[in-house]
Amino acid sequence: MKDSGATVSQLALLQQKLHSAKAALDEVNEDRHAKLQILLQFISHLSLACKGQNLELDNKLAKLRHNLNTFERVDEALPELVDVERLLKGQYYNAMVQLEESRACLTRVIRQLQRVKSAPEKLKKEINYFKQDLDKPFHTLWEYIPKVKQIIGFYETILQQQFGESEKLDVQPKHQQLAHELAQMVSEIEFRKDQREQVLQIKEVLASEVEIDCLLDAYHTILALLLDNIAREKSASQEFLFALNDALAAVREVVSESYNRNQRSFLLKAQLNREINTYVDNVGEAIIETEDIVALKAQLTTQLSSIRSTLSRKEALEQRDQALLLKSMETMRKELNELSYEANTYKERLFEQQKLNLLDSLTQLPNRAALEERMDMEYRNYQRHKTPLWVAIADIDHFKAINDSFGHSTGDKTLQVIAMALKNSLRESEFVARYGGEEFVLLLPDVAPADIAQLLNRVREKIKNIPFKFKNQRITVTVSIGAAQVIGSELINETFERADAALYKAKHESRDRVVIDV
Ligand SMILES: Nc1nc2c(ncn2[C@@H]2O[C@H](COP(=O)(O)OP(=O)(O)OP(=O)(O)O)[C@@H](O)[C@H]2O)c(=O)[nH]1
Repeated sequence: MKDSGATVSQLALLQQKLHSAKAALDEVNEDRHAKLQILLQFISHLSLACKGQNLELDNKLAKLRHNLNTFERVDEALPELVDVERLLKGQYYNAMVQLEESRACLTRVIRQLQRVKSAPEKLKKEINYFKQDLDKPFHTLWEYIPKVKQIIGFYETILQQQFGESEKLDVQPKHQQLAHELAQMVSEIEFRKDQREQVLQIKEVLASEVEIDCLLDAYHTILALLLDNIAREKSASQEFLFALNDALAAVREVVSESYNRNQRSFLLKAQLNREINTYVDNVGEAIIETEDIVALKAQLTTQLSSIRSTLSRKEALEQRDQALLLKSMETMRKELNELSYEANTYKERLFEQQKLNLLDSLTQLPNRAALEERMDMEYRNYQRHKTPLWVAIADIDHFKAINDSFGHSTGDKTLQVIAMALKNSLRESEFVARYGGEEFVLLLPDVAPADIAQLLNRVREKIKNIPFKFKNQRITVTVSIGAAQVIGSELINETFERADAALYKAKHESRDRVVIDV
């Protein structure tokens, strides 16, 4: 009984010990788990921090993270941790080498920046300080990044300064002047119908405050259009030359064929002539030698029949020659007709082109080149007959205001209407050209000095009375006119200058008037 009581109490003690041991084991397990979790978290953060720097290190850390969940004890991870440590050490070494290289690179960049002479003085000083700072090595990436930011800042300041300067270039008057000259040139060139819309748009652009880019674009487009026209002209000339060449080759072939045939025919005819002569000789001999009249008759009949047959062969040959000659002539005539047609078309094209070259494309009035030709002609007439000759210059008043208020294309239409009115107010023998912009030149022969003012005032009034309506607004457009007569032996250019001075006077005497230089 006593034994069984002791056994029971021993069992209870053992149970208690077992219980304590189990509790201790649980505690150890928990501790292991907690440590593994801490290690796992540390590895995860390390992975994030090192991500992308070294592929081997990235893979190792990912594998370690995965394995840590399966390890019983932290020590099991030790070999892998040693591996990671080795890679980390290598990585640190690499990072230091890279940082040193980057520092050398920044030093090169800063030397370049020091060479920018236009940089502001304050910036130059900052760059010098920065360079001195760069002499000390970097220990971490965090020292390097702010330096890069600072260099970008220097670049930004320099770029902004240079950009500002280039913007100033856009508004320089010389570019505005170039735009104006280009617009003037474009007005004097004849473009094809399908190009005119594009040219009009370019003129609109050039008339406004043009920027360098737009100006360059305009030059580029105009050049491209001109080159296209030249290429077309060239290919038209080439086509004509090819046609000419083909026709000449055909004619040459016909001529040489005909020559060869002629040679052969000449030899054949000589042969036939020789035959005929032999027959005639035979007849002669027979007459002398043959006494018997019957035999003579028979011989003569034979010889005459031979002569007849040879003559008819000769006639056939001549007929064939004639037919072939006619055929050759016909072929040549056709070729020459075609050639003459081609030449006429080409001539017409050239003539049209020449005519176009003398016409102002906007107003369809003669242009400056045509004016010069006509001035020469009228001046020669003046020198020969000493009849009066006037030069008048008409300039639209405040035309810029029309462009500015209603747009360039309204300005263009106004120019067209006024050009037409000027043309219609002159006689057949008189001449008007668009001199450029809003200026027109009139050449008036055979007008007596007493009549000139009345004539020009009639023209001025006619333009003033044109009922212009822009944007529903009635607008009166006026012109000022200056005129001068060619006197004595002065050159017509001198007369032109006097007319121009008179126009200047008209403009200064409140415009809408005619001033005659006397
Ligand atoms: N629409 C259009 N405008 C043109 C053309 N050629 C020149 N111009 C413009 O004509 C205007 C001429 O201006 P200004 O020389 O100042 O003369 P204005 O405004 O007529 O003034 P005054 O002659 O002094 O009365 C400029 O604005 C030119 O751009 C053209 O072909 N079409």
